[in-house]
Amino acid sequence: MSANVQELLLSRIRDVHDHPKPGVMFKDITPLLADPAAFTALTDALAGLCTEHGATKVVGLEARGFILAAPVAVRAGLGFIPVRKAGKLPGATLSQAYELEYGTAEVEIHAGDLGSGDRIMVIDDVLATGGTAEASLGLIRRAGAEVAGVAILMELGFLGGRARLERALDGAPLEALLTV
Ligand SMILES: O=P(O)(O)OC[C@H]1O[C@H](OP(=O)(O)OP(=O)(O)O)[C@H](O)[C@@H]1O
Ligand SMILES: Nc1ncnc2[nH]cnc12
Repeated sequence: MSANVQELLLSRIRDVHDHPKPGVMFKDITPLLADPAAFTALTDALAGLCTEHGATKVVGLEARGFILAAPVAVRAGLGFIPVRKAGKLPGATLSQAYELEYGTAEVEIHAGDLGSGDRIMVIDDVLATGGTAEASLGLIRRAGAEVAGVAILMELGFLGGRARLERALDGAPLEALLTV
């Protein structure tokens, strides 16, 4: 991705202090989504990574990951699979609980959406502690599919998500378009 595109993307992410709680610097992607040139450039960059790493399907992580992953799947000519917060998917699911900074959360996938022979690219907006992505990789492997990689718009390097994901990635690439 060119430095110009990186600059464009960075310029459309807004820092919001103390959201959703004191001490957090929230990275707000809504200005980027509202700018068609930036949203298109982001979609093209993520779709290019899907092709480069031989993905056969795209997983998006609820909720902001859906907004990015759905157009990426269409652009790359691949199917889209949602990883949802627990209790939302109606079919037979696999579930994975995971640790957040404080407390626990749980995500689910429709077990029938993927399996052996699939290579999955996981797409999300922000990698923070890595807990959400790690749980998603667990779901994908338990479904019998391969992980093509994880592609993220912005990695918050100081939160150590990359190190946390190392084991779950098992050699698959973690691609971050921007790192702060
Ligand atoms: O690396 P982590 O520490 O797991 O954090 C990253 C996750 O947090 C945000 O989602 P959030 O759970 O806030 O949900 P949302 O997309 O519904 O806003 C973000 O979109 C990632 O999915
Ligand atoms: N600081 C942050 N900004 C946006 N999304 C996040 N998800 C987890 N931490 C975040």
